[in-house]
Amino acid sequence: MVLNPVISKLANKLVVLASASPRRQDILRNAGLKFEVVPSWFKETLDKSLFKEPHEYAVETAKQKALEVARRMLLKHLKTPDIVIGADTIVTVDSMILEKPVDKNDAYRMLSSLSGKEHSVYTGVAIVLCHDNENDEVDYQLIDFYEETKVKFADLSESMLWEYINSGEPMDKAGGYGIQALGGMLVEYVHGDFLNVVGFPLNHFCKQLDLIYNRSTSSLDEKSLSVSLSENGTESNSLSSSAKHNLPNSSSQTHHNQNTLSASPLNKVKRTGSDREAGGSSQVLVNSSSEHKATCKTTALPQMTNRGQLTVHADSGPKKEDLQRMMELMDGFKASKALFTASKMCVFDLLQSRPGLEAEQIAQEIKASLKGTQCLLEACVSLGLLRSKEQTSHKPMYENTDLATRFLLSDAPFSLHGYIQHCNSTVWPLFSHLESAVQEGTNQHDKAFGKKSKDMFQDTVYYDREVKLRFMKAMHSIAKVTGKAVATAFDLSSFKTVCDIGGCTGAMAYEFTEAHPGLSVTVFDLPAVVDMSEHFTPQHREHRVSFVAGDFFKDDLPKADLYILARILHDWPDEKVDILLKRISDACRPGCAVLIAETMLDGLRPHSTLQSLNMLAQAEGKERTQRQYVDMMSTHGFGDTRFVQTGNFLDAFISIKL
Ligand SMILES: C[S@@+](CC[C@H](N)C(=O)[O-])C[C@H]1O[C@@H](n2cnc3c(N)ncnc32)[C@H](O)[C@@H]1O
Repeated sequence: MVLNPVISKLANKLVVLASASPRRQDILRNAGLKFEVVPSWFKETLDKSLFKEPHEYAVETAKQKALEVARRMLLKHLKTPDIVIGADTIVTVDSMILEKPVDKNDAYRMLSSLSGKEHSVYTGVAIVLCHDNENDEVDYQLIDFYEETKVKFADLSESMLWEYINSGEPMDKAGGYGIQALGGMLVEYVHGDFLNVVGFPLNHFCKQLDLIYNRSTSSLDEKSLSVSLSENGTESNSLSSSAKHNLPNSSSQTHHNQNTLSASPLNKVKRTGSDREAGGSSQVLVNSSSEHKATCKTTALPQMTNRGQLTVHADSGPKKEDLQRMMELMDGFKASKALFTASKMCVFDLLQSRPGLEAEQIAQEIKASLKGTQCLLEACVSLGLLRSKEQTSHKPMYENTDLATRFLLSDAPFSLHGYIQHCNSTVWPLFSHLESAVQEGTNQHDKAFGKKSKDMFQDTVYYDREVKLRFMKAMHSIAKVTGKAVATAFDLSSFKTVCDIGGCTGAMAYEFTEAHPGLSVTVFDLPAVVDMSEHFTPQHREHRVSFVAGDFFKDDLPKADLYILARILHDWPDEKVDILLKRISDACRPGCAVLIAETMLDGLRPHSTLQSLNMLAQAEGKERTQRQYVDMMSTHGFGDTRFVQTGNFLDAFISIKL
């Protein structure tokens, strides 16, 4: 392994670090590397859900950063760097990717999720090598890799967490800590490259340089394609190869795994002279190699041109992953409806009591056609809800998968059956009028059910006993699945009495009393709901939950130290939220608290954004961001806010009356 000799090979080259991180700069400077810093303008907003593994996200971000700088230097500065280095560090814990915290509450959320646990730190690195060739073209080659280090945090007390957050150190660091400074005190052990946690895996980087400069036998592949960027930023392609790329905006097709660097085809970038910002056009020549396609990993990413126009990869045709993603999106509603239908027809309950039935027997039991039942069963198999086993008769027999057993049986402890029935009977008809909901900005009860609704609960949901019970079962099932995570998100030992405002069946309240033996909870809900609450009382379980009937916009609220608002505020527009929060604030002494459980819009996760559309079509409200909740609470005299992303459907947020 050669270290300095590799770095010294770069002595006379223009090396560019596409990162503003002072820690990365220090690491590379300490290794003797001379480089220019050109921070990337690439916005770190790739959709994380498109990546199977977290390190793929870090690598793709690193690539995009390095390519953006390489492209900008060529086009704007007419300068060809020899090497551009991009890097991106992320922290992952419990399948969540943590980047830099946006504020103190976000830092709290991150650090508390790391407390007492082992997490992984990944740094993705991209190296863009540029070469001028004899034809006044720029060839480039892209190598990327990642390094993983495992870090374990000690158990962190609240006071330690806040002291660290208030030091200001977490704010510009992935995962909200800096291991090289105060954050080092939080760490119990590190397995792997320490510098990787700081922000740059120097050892792995040097190994890659060694492979590039001391062992590579790269040669140019002569097949090429020109893609020209015209003045208005659109592209025209003149094909001379079997593959196309929209360079310089595209990411490379070449991907080298951690320890392999095979001979690389060099991509060619040709400038035709004038700077495109000055009104000229730039021409890009790219080539591709089937050899490298075998090891490449590409990700479906829309690219922005310098002029902000969206372009697509101009390659040999649509990418498989892109098409698959589009298909998934277009088929999403069919999958939902297949699930709703099988659930409504009690297929999962039937197969739980009689596993191994054939389609004919199932059709008989659910009183359906054989053809229709076969299609539905096959769809459920493909969606991972059922398993089919071939028999010698060639007639498959069916049984539930674990997923179905856990969530789809009507009597499973975490059954989502109630919520699925509500989606099928209420949300589905409302969503079929989504276009009107978007145009009008209002709920669609009138169009879907012929009922005008200002107050979704009193005007529509509770007008009919069957609809009411279905709604309550839906709320009950979600509260049971999410309740424990919300109940245990914060230390509630200083509270004794709790009021769960709009607490419906009491499902959330039971989770709170179970998790906190010192708490008793009063559920406050409309009389129509409280009347039916005994249907949901847990059997054989001691609990400290009582019910009070009333209207939270009009009647006195029960006295309590802590008020829970679980999925309440998202039902209402800002004016009504304001009225409710004022009433709660009036009922609170200093030191009392409000705990909000909602899915927050931050990070634009599909579940949250789609839930916001749901609130549009169904109610008067919407989902909101953490910041919006903080502002609302502070208007009503609450502060010292803490936030926890539970990783479950609901995020939790607690604010203290000052
Ligand atoms: C979306 S549900 C949430 C239920 C529960 N908090 C949970 O997380 O499962 C809204 C609840 O607010 C109740 N609610 C709506 N308007 C109300 C009012 N004016 N006064 C009291 N409760 C109300 C509904 O009856 C319903 O139980």
